[in-house]
Amino acid sequence: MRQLTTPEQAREFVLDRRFRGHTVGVVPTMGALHDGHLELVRQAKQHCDVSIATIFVNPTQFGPGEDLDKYPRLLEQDLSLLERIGADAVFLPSSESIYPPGFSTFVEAPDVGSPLEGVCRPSHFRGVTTIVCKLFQILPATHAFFGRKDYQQLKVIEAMVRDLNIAIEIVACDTVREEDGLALSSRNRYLDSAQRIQALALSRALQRAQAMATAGTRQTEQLEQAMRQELDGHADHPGVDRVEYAVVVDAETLLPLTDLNRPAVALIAAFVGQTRLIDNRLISALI
Ligand SMILES: Nc1ncnc2c1ncn2[C@@H]1O[C@H](COP(=O)(O)OP(=O)(O)OP(=O)(O)O)[C@@H](O)[C@H]1O
Ligand SMILES: CC(C)(CO)[C@@H](O)C(=O)[O-]
Ligand code: BAL
Repeated sequence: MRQLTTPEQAREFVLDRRFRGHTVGVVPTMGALHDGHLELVRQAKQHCDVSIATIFVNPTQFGPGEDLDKYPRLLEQDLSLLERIGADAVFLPSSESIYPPGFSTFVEAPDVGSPLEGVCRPSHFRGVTTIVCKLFQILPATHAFFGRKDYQQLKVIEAMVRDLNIAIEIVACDTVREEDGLALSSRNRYLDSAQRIQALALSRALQRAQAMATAGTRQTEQLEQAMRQELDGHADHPGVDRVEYAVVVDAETLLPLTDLNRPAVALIAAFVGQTRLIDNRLISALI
């Protein structure tokens, strides 16, 4: 596996493969890799001739007081996982090469980034669109792979690519979960064993919303109430410590929806202790 450290090296690696007519799939990550990330690499290998993962803990997407400093950094372990799975290359830029002195150009996030995460983490998506746009310039790949686990981020990136005519195909990959339903996330490492049990309230709440929709409930308010109950916990299942949002919204715009008369998605952000977790599920209604 090639280790690419400078933007120039990385660009040359991709352009060389593109000139030879190869398709190139890029998988942007912040490292601390788990099976969710590895599934994206597997998909990249399946769809494309060449696969490249990127590992960069992007400072511009963290707000003041967030976990930038304590975000897990596990480079040796990440490299051996990528090697084992057969990634062709990994891009490991330094912060200075991405944001050199004098850097001042940012990509504003599209409208779909305004609600939900946009309210809770006001500068987050501007940091994400900026780094992802830069990665797409540095690595002019044919395809890029993103997880539905970060559903709003996926919609933000799809809109950016559309709005800015970026010539790359975005491939969305399903959320990989533990057997008990917990969505894999690098931040799960922060949870102790009691918190790990509390964290199950998120996937339970999403399942309950889907079960109600399957049974015929169409009012999103009722689904949201049920998700809140599940997140608050009950006798046999502890809840989370604080809910930031638990909503059922339009699956494309992420704007409020009163009735399940359009494709919908249930999205949750909640704290377990100091750890902020997100999860979501597309909701299919009875026709
Ligand atoms: N469980 C998962 N299943 C599928 N894709 C995932 C999963 N978790 C993360 N991803 C995807 O991996 C890519 C990199 O995400 P990131 O490095 O932020 O991982 P993360 O586990 O979501 O970390 P965090 O704890 O910061 O949310 C994103 O496209 C994200 O959607
Ligand atoms: C897309 C991304 C790698 C940009 O830093 C990050 O937001 C993530 O890991 O989802
Ligand atoms: N998965 C999105 C990265 C972040 O929370 O900053």
